[in-house]
Amino acid sequence: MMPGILVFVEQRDGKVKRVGLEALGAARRLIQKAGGEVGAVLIGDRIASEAKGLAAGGADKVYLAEAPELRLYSSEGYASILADVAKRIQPSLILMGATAMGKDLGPKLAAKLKGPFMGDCIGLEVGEGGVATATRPIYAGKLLSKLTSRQPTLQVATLRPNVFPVHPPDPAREPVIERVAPSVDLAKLGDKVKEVVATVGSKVELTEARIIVSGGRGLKAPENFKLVEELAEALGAAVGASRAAVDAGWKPHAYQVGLTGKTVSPVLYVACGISGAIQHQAGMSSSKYIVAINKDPNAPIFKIATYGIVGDIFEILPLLTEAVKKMTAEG
Ligand SMILES: Cc1cc2nc3c(=O)[nH]c(=O)nc-3n(C[C@H](O)[C@H](O)[C@H](O)COP(=O)(O)OP(=O)(O)OC[C@H]3O[C@@H](n4cnc5c(N)ncnc54)[C@H](O)[C@@H]3O)c2cc1C
Repeated sequence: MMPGILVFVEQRDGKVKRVGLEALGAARRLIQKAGGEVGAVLIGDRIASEAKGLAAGGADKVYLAEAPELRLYSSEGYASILADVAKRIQPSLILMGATAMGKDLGPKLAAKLKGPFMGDCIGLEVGEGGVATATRPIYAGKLLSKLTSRQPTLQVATLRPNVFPVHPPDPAREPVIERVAPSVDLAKLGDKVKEVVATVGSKVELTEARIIVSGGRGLKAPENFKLVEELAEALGAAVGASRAAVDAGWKPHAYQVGLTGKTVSPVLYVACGISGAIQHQAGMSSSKYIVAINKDPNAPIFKIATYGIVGDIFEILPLLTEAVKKMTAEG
């Protein structure tokens, strides 16, 4: 049976990203209506060992493209491999994470396949005949739009990280692997990432982080960001910043969350000394749980916070960090 849904599973340094497993989870749920199988496409170098995890995570079949030239991203190389597989098996849907790579690859793949494109989805349904309807935030997150595609095949959608649940892993499932050879000459790729340079000191990529601790002007001085960083370290979180903190030169722009920064959707967002201006909210209001620490009880951030702490960050952050460290040590 041909796959009904194809998932591009992104890897970095040979390890599959969680967002790929989330896309597989979404595919498993949708396949009941779309019909057929879930196929996963894995592209990189020496990554075959990851195929088992994809089977456990919901893939019926893994299409594996391995070559040293594919270790790092090339939009031409990756899009042509995906397009070759998709043209052959004609899936209803092609899913991938709305990561930096997915945001580049998704539209290029849709253009190659002449299929509809739905970007940054936070909801996805398949209707009669396989036509997909996506829910997407628009106007800087102020509105949710519903977009229904016009054709039931080769629909390409990118899924916002941390929104779709992963499929409960089934380690007993064995992967069915088909090796695919790129039809393009890998020695002559038109574009290729040469090196991935970490610009943000945090160990976790901001846009995909499940927990983010962000600091704002309330921190008063750049050296006080260490209070935010210590809590982030204890929680295994990424560090973010408001524009006021970035404009003050306390953190580089890569840390900025908001309208003119990054859009994030973690499970937990901790806002420390951030007022919650509408432009900041535009980048983080879709977080599942928001904890705000602010000494002003009327700060707008409390209107969207799940839990609010009215108090001084200089007192509360060290206490929180200690409490988290203690809980972690106690298991
Ligand atoms: C076109 C445009 C685009 C923008 N894009 C963005 C964007 O992408 N991201 C963004 O963040 N902003 C953006 N802004 C700016 C935005 O409007 C706000 O100015 C900014 O978010 C404020 O940052 P802040 O909350 O850190 O600072 P402030 O608004 O100054 O808030 C600081 C907060 O810290 C609290 N505080 C102070 N001391 C303490 C303490 N000891 N303990 C606890 N709390 C304390 C205060 O009560 C206050 O609420 C944009 C603005 C415009 C016009």
